[in-house]
Amino acid sequence: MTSPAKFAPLKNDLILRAARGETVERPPCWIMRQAGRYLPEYHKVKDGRDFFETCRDAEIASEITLQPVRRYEGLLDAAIIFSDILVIPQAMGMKVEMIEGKGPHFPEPLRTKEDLQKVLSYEVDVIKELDWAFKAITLTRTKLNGQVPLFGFCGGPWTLLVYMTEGGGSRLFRFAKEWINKFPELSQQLLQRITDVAIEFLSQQVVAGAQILQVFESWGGELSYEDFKEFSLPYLKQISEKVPRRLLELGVKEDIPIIIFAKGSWYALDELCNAGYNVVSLDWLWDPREASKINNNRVTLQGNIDPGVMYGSNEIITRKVQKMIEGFGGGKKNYIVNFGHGTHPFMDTEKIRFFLEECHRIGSAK
Ligand SMILES: Cc1c2[nH]c(c1CCC(=O)O)Cc1[nH]c(c(CCC(=O)O)c1C)Cc1[nH]c(c(CCC(=O)O)c1C)Cc1[nH]c(c(C)c1CCC(=O)O)C2
Repeated sequence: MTSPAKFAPLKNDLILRAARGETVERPPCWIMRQAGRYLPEYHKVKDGRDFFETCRDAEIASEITLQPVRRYEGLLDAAIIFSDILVIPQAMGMKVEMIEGKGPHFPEPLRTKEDLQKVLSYEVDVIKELDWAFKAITLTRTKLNGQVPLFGFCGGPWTLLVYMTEGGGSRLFRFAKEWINKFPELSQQLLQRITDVAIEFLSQQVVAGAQILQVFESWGGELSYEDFKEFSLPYLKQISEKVPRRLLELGVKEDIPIIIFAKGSWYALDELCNAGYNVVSLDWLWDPREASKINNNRVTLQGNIDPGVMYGSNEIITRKVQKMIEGFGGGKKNYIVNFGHGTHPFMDTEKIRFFLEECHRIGSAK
């Protein structure tokens, strides 16, 4: 084990306190995909390079991670390491390309039992395969100099199974659905392997310098309630249970908050609030009041403005921020501001600034 690097003391721990359920002076703010294509400085640094190449270059990845924190200085309460959920399939021996303007592409998706056996027989050495990710985290945390906490993250097992079997984004989920319905046991084996890798990956991200974690189960809403309980929830629970244990083994003494974002899994909110996570992130389909009622202060909720509101007028942004924060009980307890999903490439950086300023203003009101 590498000894944990020494980092500057944290100056803003608002999000860590909110995630742990403490009462705070205002709700912490960050945005999924806060680094990326809506920022002109992202394109400048990326300079036409391959997406995964930029992730693997610690200097570039750390620079891109810091861009939104710098641009919105004092408005963002966390940074999230610039990487992707598909680095786990890569670590498991699969080839993944990012096609400009189209998205991820797996040239050899899992379609047969033999394909699956090949992946299952591949010995994954997380430290070795994802060494570049840990280096990027350590460098980013050093450069952040304690300004805000740094997020580590990974994809949810079901979401990664979708990409690994479909070979990219999907509308019908034909192959993923075929796997879980035709070969449920084999699908469970794959989900278990992904989960094992995810647990080690998240834990090692903390050793490298991550101070808070999020699991993105972005395709949760493609499963029926019954299937969610069979093919997603048990693995999400394993992650929340086993990461803290692994962290103790690795000598990490701090209590690291973990967030679950299971997009579209509205039917499972009650279960997700009991799944061992500190925070449950909500998409914009939720009425904050209804979600808060179901949660009943068990965990901190995160979200959930429709990202599309950023295309609106300032008056409408103000009104929707007001509704959101009020709906989550004023935002001083059990609440973190976020979008209901990520930023879009076409968004206006100044609208996002206005949104963040309004969250600060309205969230600080007595
Ligand atoms: C499903 C998913 C992926 N990746 C991710 C998810 C879960 C969140 C979600 O549901 O959106 C997570 C992710 N992807 C990226 C981050 C970086 C950190 C951040 O949030 O700022 C994070 C946390 C960078 C990225 N990941 C990707 C980009 C765009 C790459 C480019 O510059 O062309 C970025 C900045 C590419 C990517 N990566 C993925 C897709 C489907 C795509 C293509 C579609 C798209 O372009 O939005 C897989």
